[in-house]
Amino acid sequence: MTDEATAFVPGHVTGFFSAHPNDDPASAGSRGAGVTLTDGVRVTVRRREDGARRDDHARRDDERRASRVTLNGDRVTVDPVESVLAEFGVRADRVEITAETPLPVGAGFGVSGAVALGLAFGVNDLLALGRSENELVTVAHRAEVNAGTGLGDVVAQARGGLPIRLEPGAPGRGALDGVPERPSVEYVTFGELSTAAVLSGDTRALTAAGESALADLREKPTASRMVALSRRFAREAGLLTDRVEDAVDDVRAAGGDASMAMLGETVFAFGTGLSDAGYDPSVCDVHTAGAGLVRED
Ligand SMILES: Nc1ncnc2c1ncn2[C@@H]1O[C@H](COP(=O)(O)OP(=O)(O)O)[C@@H](O)[C@H]1O
Ligand SMILES: CC(C)(COP(=O)(O)O)[C@@H](O)C(=O)O
Repeated sequence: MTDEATAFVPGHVTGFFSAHPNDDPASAGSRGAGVTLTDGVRVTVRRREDGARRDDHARRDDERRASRVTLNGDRVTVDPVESVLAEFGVRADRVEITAETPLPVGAGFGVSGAVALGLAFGVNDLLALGRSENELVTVAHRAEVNAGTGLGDVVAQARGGLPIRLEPGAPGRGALDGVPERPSVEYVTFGELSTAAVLSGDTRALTAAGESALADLREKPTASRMVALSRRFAREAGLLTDRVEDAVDDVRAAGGDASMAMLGETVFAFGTGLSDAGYDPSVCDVHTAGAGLVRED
């Protein structure tokens, strides 16, 4: 048995979406479209042999159960982590979870979904749990939905490419398609937006705008149309902030197109849209494959 396992999960920017709550978190989710990125999250899971010994010292319960997650070296709480571990029956103090990413957190890149999915792959490998990929994706999806941190990121990150979420939910319930293109991607982040706050509010206008964008994308599933429909969605859903709107206008004035990452104060463009408009964006590619284990040679 190995002592650690590492998985890579691509970042996922949602361009537009509709929210589909359900009492069963495996059936809850979103429809919509987005972009998976070669910028993603590398999640390493290690055994913590001191977990059992800490029991003997009668540590306080909350301290004993707390899972250790570090994100780029900082100790953090990532909401779905506890429930991923609980679904596998793994005591939180038995593993140490290390996540590394160039992506900003809370800015619409699906970092919480990535940590949940990378953790599921990592724990399954480390502890030889024998689950299938669909089962791992389902565990991470349920955890993300229950935490309120996302609806469609996990299934999109498991697929890769430019995912179109046709039906909401985990594998076997949801349905995915994709835009068969591979543009380069630029993005600029101005700040965070709380996914949980938006999802727990009135999502009716947002969902109507998302359904209409999806119908239009299905008629002509191209990357440029996805960006244009995302831009229309952001405006109709009332989610554009001033800074995002200004940057999108700048990109359009320079002859390109861009839209807002859901849900963050982030602008994304295909090709060189943001740099042509004078911004200094992060640059990456579409990640053509889905999440998976990383072999350490
Ligand atoms: N500095 C931070 N800012 C925002 N969220 C953070 C931070 N550190 C850890 N987190 C956790 O990361 C997750 C971010 O999830 P979410 O808001 O869905 O954003 P993202 O778009 O990155 O998925 C939450 O579970 C939150 O608890
Ligand atoms: C847009 C969102 C609901 C949240 O995305 P994030 O803020 O990146 O967690 C996503 O999960 C989706 O269903 O499309």
